[in-house]
Amino acid sequence: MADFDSIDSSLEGRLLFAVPKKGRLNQAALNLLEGADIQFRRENRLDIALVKNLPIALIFLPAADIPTFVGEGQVDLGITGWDQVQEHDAGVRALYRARRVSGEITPEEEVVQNGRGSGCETVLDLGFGGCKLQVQVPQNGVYNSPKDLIGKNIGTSFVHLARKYFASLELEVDAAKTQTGDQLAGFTSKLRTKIIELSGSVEAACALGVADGIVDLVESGETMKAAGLKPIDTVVESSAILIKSRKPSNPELVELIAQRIRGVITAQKYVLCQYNIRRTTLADASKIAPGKRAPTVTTLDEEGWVAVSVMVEKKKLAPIMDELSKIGAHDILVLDIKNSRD
Ligand SMILES: Nc1ncnc2c1ncn2[C@@H]1O[C@H](COP(=O)(O)OP(=O)(O)OP(=O)(O)O)[C@@H](O)[C@H]1O
Ligand SMILES: O=P(O)(O)OC[C@H]1O[C@H](OP(=O)(O)OP(=O)(O)O)[C@H](O)[C@@H]1O
Repeated sequence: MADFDSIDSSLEGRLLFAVPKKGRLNQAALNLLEGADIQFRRENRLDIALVKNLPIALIFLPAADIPTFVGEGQVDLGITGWDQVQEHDAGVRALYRARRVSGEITPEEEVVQNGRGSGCETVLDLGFGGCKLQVQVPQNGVYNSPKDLIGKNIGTSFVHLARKYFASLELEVDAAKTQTGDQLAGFTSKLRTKIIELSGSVEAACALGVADGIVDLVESGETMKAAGLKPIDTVVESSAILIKSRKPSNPELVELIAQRIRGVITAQKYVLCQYNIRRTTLADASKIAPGKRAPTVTTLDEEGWVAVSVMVEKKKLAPIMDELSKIGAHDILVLDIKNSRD
C-alpha cells in the first residue's frame, strides 16, 4: 500500500495534470498521453501517478470534478468535456448569485466574481468525446416544445446548466407578461421547473415516472431511442478539451504539453500523401490537395516531372486520391504520420 505522506512530498515541484479516471474520455485521454510521450506507471487503485520522464504528476479524477480542481487552481492542467466546464461555470455563477441575493456579497462583487468565471481556461480542443447535452421527452408524450416543460420535473446530472436553461426559458415566457429589471435574479430559489439531480441512467427517469423530461448527453442517439425519448432542444454542444488553471505552477511545461498534444492530434487527423506529377499540372493538383500550409515539391530526375508531398485530412483522403489520379498524378502513396509538430 502506498504511503500518502511520501506521495505528498513526491508531488512537490511537479505540474499536476488531471485525467478522467473512467468513462467515455478515459481511454482517448490515455492514448493522447502515450502519443505525447508522457510516461507513467499507475499503481493499482491509486489515483496519483508520477510521470517518469517529466516533472508531472497525473491525478485520475471523475471528468465532472476536473473543472473544480483546475478552476480552483489545485491542479494545473486537465482533460475533461466542455459540457463539464460549462456545468461548473454555471454552478459557480449560481453560487455568487445566491450569495448576492442573500446579501452576503454586493452586486458589484458578484460582477467581479463572474468576470473571473470558473477559473478554467481552454487550451485546446482535443477532437474526441463529441456529444450534445439535449432536452429530451417521451417520443409519444404530450410535450413537444421546451416551454411545455416549464413547471414540470426534469431529471439530469447537469443541474446547473438545466437550471440556467429553464430559468431563461421561464424568463422569456414571463417577459411577455411582466418585465423584471433583474435578469435571472433569484432563479436558484424562484425556478418553477423542478430540477431533479440524478447521477446516472438519466434516460430511465421518464419511464419510471420520476421526471417529465430529461437533460442528458446524446452522441449516436441509441440510448435516447432505446429509452423511447426524442430531443427537443440542445443546451450545449461538447467535445473533450485540455484546460488549464489561471495561474499554472509551470507555464512553460503547460505550453510544452499543449504543443505535444497538438502534434498528436494533427498526426491522428492527417496522413502524408506523396505523388509524382507533370510540373504543368502542379497548380491544379495543389488546388485539390493544398496541404496544411503548402505542398512540398521536389524536382524528379525526369524532365518536366515533380514529386509532391502533402498532408491530407484522413476523412477527405479517398476523393482527393481519385481527383489527383484523374488529373494525371502517378505513384500516389499514403503514409501514416506518427507524430508532428507545427
Ligand atoms: N455518449 C457519449 N459520447 C461522447 N462523449 C460522451 C458521451 N457521454 C459522455 N461523454 C463525454 O464524457 C464526459 C464524461 O462522461 P461519462 O459518462 O463517461 O462520465 P463518467 O465519469 O463515467 O461519469 P458517470 O459515472 O456519470 O458515467 C461527458 O461529460 C462528456 O463530455
Ligand atoms: O447517444 P449515445 O451514443 O447512446 O450516448 C449517450 C449515453 O452516453 C452517456 O452515458 P454513458 O453510457 O457514458 O453512461 P451513464 O448513463 O452511466 O452516464 C450519456 O449519459 C447517455 O446515456
